[in-house]
Amino acid sequence: MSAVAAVESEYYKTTIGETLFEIPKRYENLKSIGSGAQGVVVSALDTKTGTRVAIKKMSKPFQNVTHAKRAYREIVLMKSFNHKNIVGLLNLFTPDHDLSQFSDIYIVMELMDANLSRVVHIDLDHERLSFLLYQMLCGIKHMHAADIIHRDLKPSNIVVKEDCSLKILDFGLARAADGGFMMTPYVVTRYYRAPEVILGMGYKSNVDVWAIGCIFAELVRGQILFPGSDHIDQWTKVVDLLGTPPPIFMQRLLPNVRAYVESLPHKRGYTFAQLFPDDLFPCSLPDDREKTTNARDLLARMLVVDPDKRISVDECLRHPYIFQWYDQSEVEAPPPMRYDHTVEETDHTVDEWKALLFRQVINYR
Ligand SMILES: CCNC(=O)N1CCC(Nc2ncc(I)c(-c3c[nH]c4ccccc34)n2)CC1
Repeated sequence: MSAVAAVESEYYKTTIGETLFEIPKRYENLKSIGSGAQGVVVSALDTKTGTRVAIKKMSKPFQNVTHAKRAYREIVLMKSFNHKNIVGLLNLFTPDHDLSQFSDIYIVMELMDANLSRVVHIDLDHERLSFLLYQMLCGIKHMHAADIIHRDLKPSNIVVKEDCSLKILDFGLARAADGGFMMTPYVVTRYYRAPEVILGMGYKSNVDVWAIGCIFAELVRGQILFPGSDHIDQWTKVVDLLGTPPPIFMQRLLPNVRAYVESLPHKRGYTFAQLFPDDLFPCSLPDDREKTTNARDLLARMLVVDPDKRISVDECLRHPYIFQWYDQSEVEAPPPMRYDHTVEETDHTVDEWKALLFRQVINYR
């Protein structure tokens, strides 16, 4: 039997909900933990390590170009990254014997306890709050070091454990992300998208600082800061709270976007003391007052509409509210190979994507 083919005896079939899983026997006791835009996810006991893992089944990821591009990008990036704040790839396999029969991909990853969207309703002390933010910043900085700018960070693609450790689940939007129409029933969450993304301006790495700022605000307030129903409403909510941006920002907008933005009623916005009053923060420990002042200061530097005026990831990591956690080995972890964007930016047919994905799976290990 060639090395390419999946060894028959090794695999077994089991159905979780309505999804058939065909996986190696080493993985037992499957339990559903949810489904994402790309497939169904279960937890399982890996009898080889004695630990439970997460297994995501991607069904026919090459069914259309959008799915294929996202699956290919996720697999290539997961293979290349190795950072404690980016979810790690433990195994990658297909039960299918060859390219002609190739249909499903299974990705095995580290299992975490919960989604960050579950945590936003919990009152966090400053220690946990600043530690979660520090880990998001470390993970994002590591991606930036490999030329990956996420642009779509949100609580639903961040997972945490009881011990407050945190991992980012995905790698965001492809650079050439065709905002392509997708038939999936999944709604796109735009609440955390930066102004430069909403208004179609250029972007740089601190586009991800905006999203982390929105998540920070939500962890403090217990509710979404800018819950826009669409792009227009998203921008309206940003202006309502932060005020109309200055002319220097308007000048950098595309003509038609600028005309629209300048046509809106002028808003003064609120101060950060008004947006984030003391009673939203912890106040039981002696140095909580100073930490609250630092937390509000950092929020005010992250939630700046003009990216040229907004704080950078590196400056966030050195901010008094975060610096206490600074560990050179976590912040400066050597980046993986710089990601080659050309593959995802090349238009391939479904069959070509199928072959590219099959090769990624077969070449694993
Ligand atoms: C306490 C309620 N449980 C909860 O919020 N959960 C989501 C995270 C889940 N843990 C995990 N750990 C690793 C990965 I990778 C994934 C995961 C990736 N994509 C998903 C899509 C849906 C559900 C889970 C995932 N999920 C445990 C269950």
